[in-house]
Amino acid sequence: MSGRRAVGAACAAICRKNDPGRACPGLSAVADIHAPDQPFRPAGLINRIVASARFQSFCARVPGLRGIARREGAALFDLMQGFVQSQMLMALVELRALQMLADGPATADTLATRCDVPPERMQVLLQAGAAMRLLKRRGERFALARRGAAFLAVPGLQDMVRHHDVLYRDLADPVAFIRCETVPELAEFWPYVFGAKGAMDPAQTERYSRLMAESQALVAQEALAHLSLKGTHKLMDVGGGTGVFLRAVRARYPQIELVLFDLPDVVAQAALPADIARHGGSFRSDPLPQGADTISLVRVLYDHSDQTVRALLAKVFAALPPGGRVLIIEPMSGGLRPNPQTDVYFSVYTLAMQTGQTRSAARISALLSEAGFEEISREHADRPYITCVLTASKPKGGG
Ligand SMILES: C[S@@+](CC[C@H](N)C(=O)[O-])C[C@H]1O[C@@H](n2cnc3c(N)ncnc32)[C@H](O)[C@@H]1O
Repeated sequence: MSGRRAVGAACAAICRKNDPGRACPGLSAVADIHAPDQPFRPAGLINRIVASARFQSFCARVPGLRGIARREGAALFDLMQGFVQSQMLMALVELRALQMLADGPATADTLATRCDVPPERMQVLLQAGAAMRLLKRRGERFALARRGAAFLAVPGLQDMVRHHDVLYRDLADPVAFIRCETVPELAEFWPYVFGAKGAMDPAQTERYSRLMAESQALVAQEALAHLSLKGTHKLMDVGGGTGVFLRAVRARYPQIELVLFDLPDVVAQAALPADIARHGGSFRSDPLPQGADTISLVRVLYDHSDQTVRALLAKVFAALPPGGRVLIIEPMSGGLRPNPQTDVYFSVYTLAMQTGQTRSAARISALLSEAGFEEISREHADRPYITCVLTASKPKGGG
């Protein structure tokens, strides 16, 4: 078996393990993507007009159209250069150049010495940072710009950028990746997703819990801004990590009784007030504790296959009393209206994890309905790349 075939076979095995119902396209995809050159004539009248050289030169001459053409051109260029921007952002983060400039403006020479980078290369990096508006130039000196200050202030964002080295390697051959001919490293980064059957490495558990906890504060803030928990008496957060969401709920609704449910190794790391109950267990193999009238799943479903999600939602349904509520809080695909962030970043990320997928609100609603939930409602979300919110209820007559 050739190396490529062997990798494809390994990938197919992982796909089968995680979602037996889904075929792995890795082995069957053999067609060459490079068709012989032909005159470019896309389908659809508008696309044919836009692609024609005559129309493009006409746009370049007409004032109103010239602006549109320029913006479209710049947007296309940004699509092409996105990976370079990400890598220069990574370099700024790894070198701590943004933090250094947070103390005050400096020249490229000064930062070059502090970061152990040749001065002419530091100049290129800082100039790129200024072009991305993270920095601004003041003559020969560079200063932190508003966007850079906001970047440093967002909890967890620097750690997110740092851990992207894994995803970046996974996407190095995007065609092989999308054909399922690679075995991505990202799944190894999030070992719990596979069920954490054995004891997990405490350092690894600590690493992913920290990354999750830092970003969860923002998710909780966004979700609770659009969600009312009035009427809730007892809330259980399933897959709640180290309890950041529960702490945010406590701050807004001090009267609600709270319960954290997660894998035992994760729950052990949760530093929570004594009156917040903790249950260590697996929602794959253990029943969920009863008694909560509301159960939240924050960034849990998108880690898992439909099969696991169906089983989990059935357990949530069984654990709730009639009239109880489930809250699904996670970034969602735009579905029929593709979203520029969730349908690129999160969809590809979950694909690399091999186990889950970024589902649309419509898809999650269908799974909720299949589990028996009703009154499924989507809450307004200002920043879907941080999170979206769906709520649903167990029928009052259902037990
Ligand atoms: C993506 S993290 C989300 C954590 C937290 N809700 C947040 O938004 O930061 C997924 C969580 O699900 C938990 N989890 C995964 N598999 C689990 C299982 N079988 N039983 C219980 N919890 C599980 C993980 O330990 C992790 O804390």
